[in-house]
Amino acid sequence: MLQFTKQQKPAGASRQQLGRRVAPCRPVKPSAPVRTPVVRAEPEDDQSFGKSIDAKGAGSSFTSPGWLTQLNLLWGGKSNVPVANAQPDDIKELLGGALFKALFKWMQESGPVYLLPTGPVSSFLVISDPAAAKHVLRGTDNPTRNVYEKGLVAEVATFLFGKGFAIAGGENWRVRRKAVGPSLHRSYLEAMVNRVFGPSALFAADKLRESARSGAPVNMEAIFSQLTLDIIGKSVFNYDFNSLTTDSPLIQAVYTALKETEQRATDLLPIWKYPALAWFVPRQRKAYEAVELIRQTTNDLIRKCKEMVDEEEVRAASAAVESGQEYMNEADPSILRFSPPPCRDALPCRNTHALPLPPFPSPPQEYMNEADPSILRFLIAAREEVDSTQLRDDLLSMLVAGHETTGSALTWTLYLLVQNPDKMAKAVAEVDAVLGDRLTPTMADYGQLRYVMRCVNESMRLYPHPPVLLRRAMVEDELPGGFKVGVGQDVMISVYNIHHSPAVWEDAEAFIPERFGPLDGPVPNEQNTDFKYIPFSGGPRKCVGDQFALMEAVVALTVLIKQFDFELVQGHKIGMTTGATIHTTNGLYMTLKERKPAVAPAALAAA
Ligand code: HEM
Repeated sequence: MLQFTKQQKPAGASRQQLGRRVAPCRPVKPSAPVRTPVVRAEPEDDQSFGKSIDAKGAGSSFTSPGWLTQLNLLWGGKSNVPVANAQPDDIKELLGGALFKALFKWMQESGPVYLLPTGPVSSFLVISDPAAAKHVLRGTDNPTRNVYEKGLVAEVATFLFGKGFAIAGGENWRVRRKAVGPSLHRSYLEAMVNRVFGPSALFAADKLRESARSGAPVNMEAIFSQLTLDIIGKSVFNYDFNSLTTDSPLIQAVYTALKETEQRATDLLPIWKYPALAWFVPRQRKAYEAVELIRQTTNDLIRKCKEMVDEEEVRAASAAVESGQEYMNEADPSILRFSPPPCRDALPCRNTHALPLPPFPSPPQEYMNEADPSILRFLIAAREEVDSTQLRDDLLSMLVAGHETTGSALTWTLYLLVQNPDKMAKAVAEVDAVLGDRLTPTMADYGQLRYVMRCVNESMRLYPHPPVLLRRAMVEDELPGGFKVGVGQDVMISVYNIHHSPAVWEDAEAFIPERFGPLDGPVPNEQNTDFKYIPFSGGPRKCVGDQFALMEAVVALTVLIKQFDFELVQGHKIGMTTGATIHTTNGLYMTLKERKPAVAPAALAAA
């Protein structure tokens, strides 16, 4: 049986209520500012988006400021940054719903850089401008200009990430990022495409076939969340959550911990800051227990993997020493040149080394194990000087950072494609042309699936995950445009605003995969768009798994649209809410039909 989340089942209403059709494609002219947003591909209408940016810009709409704004204005009189006109209703929206919608409204009223009051003397500096975003992102953990740190995001996520490099800063982050980054090398990604992304997506398709045949609606958001959990589990730990077919306390623990991280970011009463008190709050206790279970499981996986690597190395070293072959050099087979391997703790050393050993020489691929290409196996084989807690927290960082993000990217890409049948038809035509009667792409096919890639790129423009990036100023700074930033100032880069700003993108609200230029051109990123497109952030703290995520999303989408036609359930209101990613509020319910003629029976049987 497929797993459904406890979200609301679709209700009966007309198809039109689900979302409006988008405007036809037009080539992008990023330099030409367009003041008024055009038709949006939104799951629900929202009147607040209809406003155009106030021509007078910052500070012109203070006719009835809320009390927080009043106090901030008094206190912040010396700041040259405009203060957003935050009304109590807006704050309610911030806490309960889609934070980025309110941030967009204030951008329209106050301009691309404004202060959002969060308390009598506290505020977020909200940035919706590519140049200012570039300045801040490049000024984080940059050895030559180190101005910003992760701030609030590190505070709310420490209970889960611990010392993990996703939230660490300074030297700790630098050392661990350098150690973990190489694990995502090209051979690893290729192994993932063939062994994990493709087969896992095929498995999901197999499950979906039951629903396609019965005609039962499927919550595709839940399916994508389960699929991406299974994929990241195998890729990071070689651990099969099997969440597409089973439910387990561990899977529940992962979801509980993620939810808690999201809730902490918007808690009015941050009881979690006081662990002694937090223990008496059921939600907090549940979260701690969940984290405990995740950590125990990860520790067990690390221990087992270490034992296996040690055993293999001992076996390999003994065999090599016995044969004497391994260390002979082809060009110079002399005894002088004969170079035994370095002694390491795990190896029973039968050689006496009079000379200092050469540095550990291998390029990253060398640590990849054919049988277990996971990141865990790679890091253990690389024998980095790292304690088990650090290794555990780094791996959990990868698991958490790589799960919901990719699941949400897939959810909204499918939603947008179904809303835009002409784009879906183009994507399906490409998939059929590239795959023929095969059901899953190879690495070579991946390079050919350029329109599918553009659909994923464009979906991540309209629905970036996370929609905001948080930073805190460690020293005084000045943004491009002359805005002053005080020490300790919390900064929120609204990726959503930059991606939706009519001053940055033409037809900003429309889903136009073609906007990024010719299909044989480069995949858009922060560099080639000058920080107008930053779904993976930018600067030193840019996502380490961007290539992994794009491959995973393209492969999964390809496998699914090769086999099924999707249709939104009539009248089902999807809704949007903010967490670490943009979620639906009610699930993405769709009905599926098998695309039988396009799939050769032999290929199906082989799969
Ligand atoms: C569509 C999928 C993904 C999106 C949209 C995404 C987005 C991001 C963003 C925006 C950041 C930077 C946050 C900041 O600047 O504060 C980030 C960091 C990170 N991501 Fe991803 N990510 C995705 C998938 C993945 C995957 C699959 C992995 C692991 C395999 C991963 C691992 C990480 C890690 C470890 C960091 C922290 C890097 C550091 O601080 O040095 N992400 N991600």
